[in-house]
Amino acid sequence: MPAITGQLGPVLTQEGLFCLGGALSGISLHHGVFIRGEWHNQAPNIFRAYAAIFGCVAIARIFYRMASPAGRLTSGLVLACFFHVLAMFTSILIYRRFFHRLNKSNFPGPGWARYTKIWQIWENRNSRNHLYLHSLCQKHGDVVRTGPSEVTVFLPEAHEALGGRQSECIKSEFYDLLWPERALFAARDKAVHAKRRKDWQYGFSPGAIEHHERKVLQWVDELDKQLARKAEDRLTVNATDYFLWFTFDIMGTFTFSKSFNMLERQRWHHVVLKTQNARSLLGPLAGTPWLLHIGVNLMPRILWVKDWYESVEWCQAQMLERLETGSLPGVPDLTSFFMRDKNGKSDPWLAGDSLLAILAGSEPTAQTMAAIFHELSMHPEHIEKIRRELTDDVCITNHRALAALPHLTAVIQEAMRLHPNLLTGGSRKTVDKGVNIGDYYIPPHTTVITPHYTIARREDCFVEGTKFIPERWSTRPEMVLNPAAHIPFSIGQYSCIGQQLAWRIMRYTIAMIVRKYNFYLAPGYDGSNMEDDKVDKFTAFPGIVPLRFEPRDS
Ligand code: HEM
Repeated sequence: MPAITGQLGPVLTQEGLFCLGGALSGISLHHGVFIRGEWHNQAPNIFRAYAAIFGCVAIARIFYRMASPAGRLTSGLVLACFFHVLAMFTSILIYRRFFHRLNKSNFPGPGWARYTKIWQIWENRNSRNHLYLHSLCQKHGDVVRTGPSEVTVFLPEAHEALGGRQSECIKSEFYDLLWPERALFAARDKAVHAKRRKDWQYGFSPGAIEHHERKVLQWVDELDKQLARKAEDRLTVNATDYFLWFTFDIMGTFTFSKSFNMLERQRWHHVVLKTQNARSLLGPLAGTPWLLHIGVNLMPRILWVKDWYESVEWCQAQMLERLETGSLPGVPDLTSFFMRDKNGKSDPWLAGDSLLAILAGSEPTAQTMAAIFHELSMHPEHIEKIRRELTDDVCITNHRALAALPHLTAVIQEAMRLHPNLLTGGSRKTVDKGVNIGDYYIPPHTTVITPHYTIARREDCFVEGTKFIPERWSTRPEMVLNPAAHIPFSIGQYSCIGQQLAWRIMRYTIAMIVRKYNFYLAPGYDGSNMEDDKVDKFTAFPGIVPLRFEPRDS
């Protein structure tokens, strides 16, 4: 290529111009565009645009001969592309190394964390983010920098500072995972969330809960019937799966009056299996929402992403069917509460929210019950203690009566503390002001992770914090040094809307089983699977809890 003459003399050849142009455009794009605001939702489009431009340049480079003007232009463009990417990434790395707003805070952490979160995908390849973050706490202390714009805070004060009613923090980018689909849980704008939450409140009013409760009790009866069969045949029950079947059956009826009937059929419903498979991406990719969006958008019909789309489509189809047929008279479901005051108009939130109700209602409840029965089978003295409370005059279908039993409540509380449903999930983001957590100041626009798994086990919050001691919630309150470290249903505006329903489901189920059955760990198991095989896919997925049941009157 000819050299450019003039002031810069022969230094700047045409190739040099292409390199310079590419590099300058890369640096400008970083400083002028990408550094401002959030880009994770646009990541698939950005990826597509780059792929299209680079693809065209590469193809042109193959087709045009080097000697022709078009050949010279395309080889110049190849250089420009190369230097564009190189300069942009160099600019990002330099900015993050020397100028990022979080650098001043000097939070300790793994060396790579200030540059990228991509390496954490490798650390989380087996979906054990809770253990990885726990090890970072042990190594670096209570506040750890875990990403270029992310800190992980292991202090109990973080819950109130980030999620309390006074907090201005919003949900982090992760919650855009359903975008552009709408759902209560995914509403990051506080005003939009508050408005939608009002629609949900109808479905969780005391009157509505009584309707739902009748359905729950029918399913508790079905569970009893199936356990009796298993007991008769001396078969082992994996409580982890069994409670998932049970709670999904309840939530199908609860949401759109259609059960999955897994308990009755004694097998997985294909859609429920898909919802479980679809969560596989969340283990390694929950911390990199932009990559999650690229994966979900660019591979919609592959592997787990396909499962995700199919479960969303199935939910939409059920919802349409439900809207055509209506719910049974006198037995309102959640959809009928959503459709109140809508005068037959369609509701753009309905499909996302129905999937949310089914997943948010079933998985955490099932996972908590698996944890409870795991702990009871490891500590049978607590089964006896609950039994002593469940005297003959206690009606096990009366929630008020069950709520008055202190040890039953304490067992549930303690199981939720040791086995929180959100192990590391529930991240929030600071807004323009930043936030103070204890003695630490977290700068504006920082994602903050608060791992419940580690916080709820802190020895300065709970005496013998790693042990299952339900009495700390009843007769030995001195063993709870800081109750703020235990928020199983989260707090504030985004807290669990279904917690009253969850308490009822758990109390009825435990009371029925403890009164009617003896149960113990199946032969050959030592109870270690539940914790050892637990994975963190935004919510906890415990390992198996293999139990044998025997009717107590036999
Ligand atoms: C033991 C059982 C349960 C536990 C431990 C639990 C825990 C939680 C937690 C920690 C959150 C906050 C999530 C976040 O900040 O990202 C949450 C939200 C939510 N839960 Fe539950 N949950 C349980 C049962 C239920 C049930 C039975 C329902 C009924 C449908 C339900 C519906 C929801 C919904 C809709 C949200 C989103 C609320 C919002 O964004 O405003 N949960 N749950």
